[in-house]
Amino acid sequence: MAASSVVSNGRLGLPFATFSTKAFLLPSIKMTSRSQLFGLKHSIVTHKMRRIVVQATGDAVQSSTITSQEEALEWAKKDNRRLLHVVYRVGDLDKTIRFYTECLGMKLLRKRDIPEEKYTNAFLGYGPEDSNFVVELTYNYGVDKYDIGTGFGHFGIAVEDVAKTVDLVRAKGGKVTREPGPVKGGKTVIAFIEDPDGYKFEILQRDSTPEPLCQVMLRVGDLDRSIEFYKKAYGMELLRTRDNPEYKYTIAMMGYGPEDKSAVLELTYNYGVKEYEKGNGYGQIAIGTDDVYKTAEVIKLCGGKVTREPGPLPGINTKITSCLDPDGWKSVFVDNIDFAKELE
Ligand SMILES: C[C@@H](O)C(=O)SC[C@H](NC(=O)CC[C@H](N)C(=O)O)C(=O)NCC(=O)O
Repeated sequence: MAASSVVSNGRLGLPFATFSTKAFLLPSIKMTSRSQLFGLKHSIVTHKMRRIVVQATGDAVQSSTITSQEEALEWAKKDNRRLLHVVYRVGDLDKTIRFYTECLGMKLLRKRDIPEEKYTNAFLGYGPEDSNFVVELTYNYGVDKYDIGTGFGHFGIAVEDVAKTVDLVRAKGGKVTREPGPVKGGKTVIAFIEDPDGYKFEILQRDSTPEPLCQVMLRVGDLDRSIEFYKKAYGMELLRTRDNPEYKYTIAMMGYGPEDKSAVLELTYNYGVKEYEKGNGYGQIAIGTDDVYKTAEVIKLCGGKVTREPGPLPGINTKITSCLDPDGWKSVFVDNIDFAKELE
């Protein structure tokens, strides 16, 4: 964590406190949930201690004041967060859609073409986007190949019968890179397959689950550092860790809910490996939040790098903020209400 940082009030663009990690001079946060305030036509300005931030979003108004790092971190934990989608680039959208629907049983949920920016998105998953984690494929006009790098691991798909899924993948001409069987050093039956661009999918045998698209595995160079970051900056829970000394790696499952009901981030540390190539295929995960401005403040407080200051996206007005984790993996936080409007 940086020895000192400037916390900005986001929208107003003014620094409101400079602090060191030991002594905080921040005013107290009074959070008023968006749902409580949604619909109000006037700004509510409640003078609380030294600082007030008013964030007006459409007809919603939010008032908050920050006092301490502890309170900011507490807020991140209480915020309404969920993994919304994972974004990556593919070279042939139709081919990938066919593969995911025919071999993996996903549904095509929606497609949007943005000709001005020369790309098309397709959203696929196992249930509606308002409640399920989904994939967002990006096809950039004319680009048919991407470098997947060495840092991206795989996406996890939970199925009741791994062998059956693998047979189907094979029958449809898909690539099976690891035959079904217990994971090395464990009991769970897994297999690995590759999609048309070479993105790996781990097929995991599990009982029926509401969230079959269940993991995004990324390799990291310092597991403790990543766990701290995802807990504090992103408000995730450390669900479990598993060390596998025989195969020289440790994994940490992190997320916003239990693994059998919600998608998680699987962080993998390979003993002694500090850095990986990121390539240009994998993009980011998107996480829902009730307040992108507050989210960006907390990330900065935790030493995270905000690469896009919070605010509405030109054209669609959805408020987002982007940031990088300590290994440089990108995430985008998306305003929950704006996201729901996008789906209407
Ligand atoms: C069930 C769940 O815990 C797993 O499937 S872990 C899968 C396992 N992961 C790794 O080996 C990670 C370290 C590896 N060096 C990497 O960077 O990917 C795995 O892939 N096992 C392979 C197998 O054949 O069992």
